Amino acid sequence: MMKHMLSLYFIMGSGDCTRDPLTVLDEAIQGGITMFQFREKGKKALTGLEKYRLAEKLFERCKDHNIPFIVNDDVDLALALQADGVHVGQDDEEAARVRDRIGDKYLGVSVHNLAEVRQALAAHADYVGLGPIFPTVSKDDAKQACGLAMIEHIRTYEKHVPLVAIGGITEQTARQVIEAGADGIAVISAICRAEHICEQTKRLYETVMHAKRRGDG
Ligand SMILES: Cc1ncc(COP(=O)(O)OP(=O)(O)O)c(N)n1
Ligand SMILES: Cc1ncsc1CCOP(=O)(O)O
Ligand SMILES: [Mg+2]
Repeated sequence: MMKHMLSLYFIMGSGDCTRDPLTVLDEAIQGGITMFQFREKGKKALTGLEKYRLAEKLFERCKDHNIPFIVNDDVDLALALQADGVHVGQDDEEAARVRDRIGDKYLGVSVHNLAEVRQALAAHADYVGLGPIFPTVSKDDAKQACGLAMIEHIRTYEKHVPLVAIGGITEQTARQVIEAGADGIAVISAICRAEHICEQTKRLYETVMHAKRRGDG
């Protein structure tokens, strides 16, 4: 179940969009995203009530289409909305504490190496987000790209952990990412910066699903 939900994980906040975020999400949903993360970050990021109101509207859209709605960083917002889950990184609220606060909601944790994967599992994370795999234009404070080899390395030692790869992933690289051992791809710019969001999302979905089917055989 979780491994399917991670297949095409769309991450977005108002700062990533050149059009209305609700329209962007609608088109991405029509294209076939399997999970959504609300990530409101950056210089012009909405705060307070404005952030809450946008999250609420995006969440409604996700609910209408059975797409899990995950909140980035902001555990209070996730609890206030009764969102489906929270994603935290190594510099955010500690994963074990977040797990205590959110009960059985989904918990995603960012990781960069095998040791962090094991820590995340010890904190009862439902999945890990590994990256950046490639250089990214969407995160100012991103660490150095770890490459496909890090996916293979982690998969060698942790065969079952639900793992989504993130960072600079495109239609051209999605297949390699799945072949290296990821259960899915998490993307911002590959969808937000596409000229035709629905069509681009469909292509990403087909690429990922095709690669996953080949791996199952
Ligand atoms: C699925 C997924 N993986 C990794 C991240 C990055 O989280 P983090 O390192 O906390 O950085 P910010 O996104 O908070 O800037 C993510 N958000 N989602
Ligand atoms: C949030 C995040 N964490 C690691 S890379 C990244 C940004 C991913 O965006 P893009 O898909 O545009 O590279
Ligand atoms: Mg974070």
